Amino acid sequence: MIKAVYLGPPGTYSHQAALQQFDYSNEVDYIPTSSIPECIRKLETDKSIDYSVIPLENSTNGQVVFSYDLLRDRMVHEQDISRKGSQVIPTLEIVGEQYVSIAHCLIATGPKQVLGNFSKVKIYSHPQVWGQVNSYLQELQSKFPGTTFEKIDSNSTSEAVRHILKCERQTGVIDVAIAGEVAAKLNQCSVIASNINDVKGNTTRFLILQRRNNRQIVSKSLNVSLMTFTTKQDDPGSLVDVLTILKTHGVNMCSINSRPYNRGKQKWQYVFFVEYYYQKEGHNWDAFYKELGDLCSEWCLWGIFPRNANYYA
Ligand SMILES: O=C(O)C(=O)C[C@]1(C(=O)O)C=C[C@@H](O)C=C1
Repeated sequence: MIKAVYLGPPGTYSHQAALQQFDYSNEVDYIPTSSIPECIRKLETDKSIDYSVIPLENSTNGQVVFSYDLLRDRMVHEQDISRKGSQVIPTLEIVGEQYVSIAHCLIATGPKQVLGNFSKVKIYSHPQVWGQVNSYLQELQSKFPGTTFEKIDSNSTSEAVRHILKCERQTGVIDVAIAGEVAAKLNQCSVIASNINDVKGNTTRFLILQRRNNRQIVSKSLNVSLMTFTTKQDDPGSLVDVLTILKTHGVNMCSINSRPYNRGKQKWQYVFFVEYYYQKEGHNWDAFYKELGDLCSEWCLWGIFPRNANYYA
């Protein structure tokens, strides 16, 4: 049976992404883990695991930095990793992407409550959620000025729901969670308000990883490739030079991000994350990678995977 790890417990958006990836198949063992780093660590160390599903970015509040930094760390901080010249060859590779609609709910344990009846509302959720419900939380505060609202981080949205079930009742205090409707239903909790995200159509993009097996099948349709690299920082125009290689080879970039890293004494160094469209035919990919490799201090190819049709939804 195929085994896929995701950020649990059941009912998270990551769970939904895993179900979508495998068409809700019963032939897949969906294994919850307690954190995003744990999703990667399990895939790296437990050979019985086939896939890992991690969130990468949200259409409202951008990068899921935990995930970006896990990829970054594997490129710049891993000692025991294969290398070919300036190319770092990671042990994992990306084989797919999924898009999940995010419709957050405010969830409580008992029957529906009026929050203004409490002096304190403790709200639990995954840290990525706060930036997606900012206006809603501000509205709550203006509606109930006598109530203090406290945001508390949980490992995941569904974990937040489980947590409020365990909280001891305190007079004047209510514990609530922000998560999807599925998490509320699975834990038999009540939904105080639904679809509370600031932007309707809020979507999170997930990546599917496996251990690198060098047997990747590249489909003839539109694929995406993710590359990470560091530039020779003291050379003016070094980033432009790398990006120019994409232009001269007619390769279309579809995203660019950066994350800071510190190695040795030098601060203010960055790893760049660039995604571009990859079509097998019509490009001299060997020349492309050679020219890139010559310009980067270090670079890393994370895989080539089919563009999911929901990207356009
Ligand atoms: O906590 C969850 O439900 C997750 O799957 C994690 C996660 C994230 O890290 O972005 C996924 C989607 C939402 O944007 C909020 C949280």
